Amino acid sequence: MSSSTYSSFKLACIQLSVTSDKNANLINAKSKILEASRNGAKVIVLPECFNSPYGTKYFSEYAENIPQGESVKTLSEAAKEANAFVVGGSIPERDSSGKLYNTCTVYDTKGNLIVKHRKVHLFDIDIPGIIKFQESETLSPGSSLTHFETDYGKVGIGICYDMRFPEMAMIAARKGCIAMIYPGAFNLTTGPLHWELLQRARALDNQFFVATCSPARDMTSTYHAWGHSTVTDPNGQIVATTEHEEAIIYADIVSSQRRFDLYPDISAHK
Ligand SMILES: NC(=O)CCC(=O)C(=O)O
Repeated sequence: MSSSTYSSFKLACIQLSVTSDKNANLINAKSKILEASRNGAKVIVLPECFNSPYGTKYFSEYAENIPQGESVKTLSEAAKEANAFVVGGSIPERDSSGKLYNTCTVYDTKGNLIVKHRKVHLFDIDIPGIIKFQESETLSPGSSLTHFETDYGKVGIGICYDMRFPEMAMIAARKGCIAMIYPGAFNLTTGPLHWELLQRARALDNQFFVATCSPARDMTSTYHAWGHSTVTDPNGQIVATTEHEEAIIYADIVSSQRRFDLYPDISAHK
């Protein structure tokens, strides 16, 4: 098989109900991963902040060391049992110096943690009287871009607000990624405005698939997630989506025919 001809596979995005009970979130995440796998999914995605409510006051309490924490243990077991790649949404991570990050961990089909992505662009918004949220109050930004190999092709990772910055997706495409996956939690203000538009733009710009995976909406929590987890194809068309309740969406991902092995640096050509 050449590096440009990957087979197709089924991707699942789990729009998980996230509660303030971390253990319950982990049990629910594992059970939904196994359900998605029984339905044929080979790459399974969880939402941003799947083990904790999304809010700056929660990050420190729910934060874990990676790879020692219980969330990594659960996701590793789930990936192995499901025999699927798992893109573990994100969790609050605490590093050895005490800094906090919003971090996505990714597992192969044997349950090995193969890569982690720390959210690069922190979400700070202040629309007086409507929404104020400052990730940078408690989190530090990541400083690298993340891509990982699957049996079906290379995939890029960003987290939520990262989707607003087209360079990340463009670099992933130039590196030969067949898809960009964004665990994310937009809200009731920016969700209707930009959630779908951004992912369709990233997909169309780069002629690859884009998948977004949100937590389900909980109107009793302090942050109201938009939901609408979605998969968009390289033509910018939505191939799977949902409303805001807990759900699993599925899409068949087919690799593009572009030959990045033959034109690695187009800008160098006169
Ligand atoms: N969790 C996030 O990064 C939210 C980003 C968001 O809502 C936006 O409008 O951007």
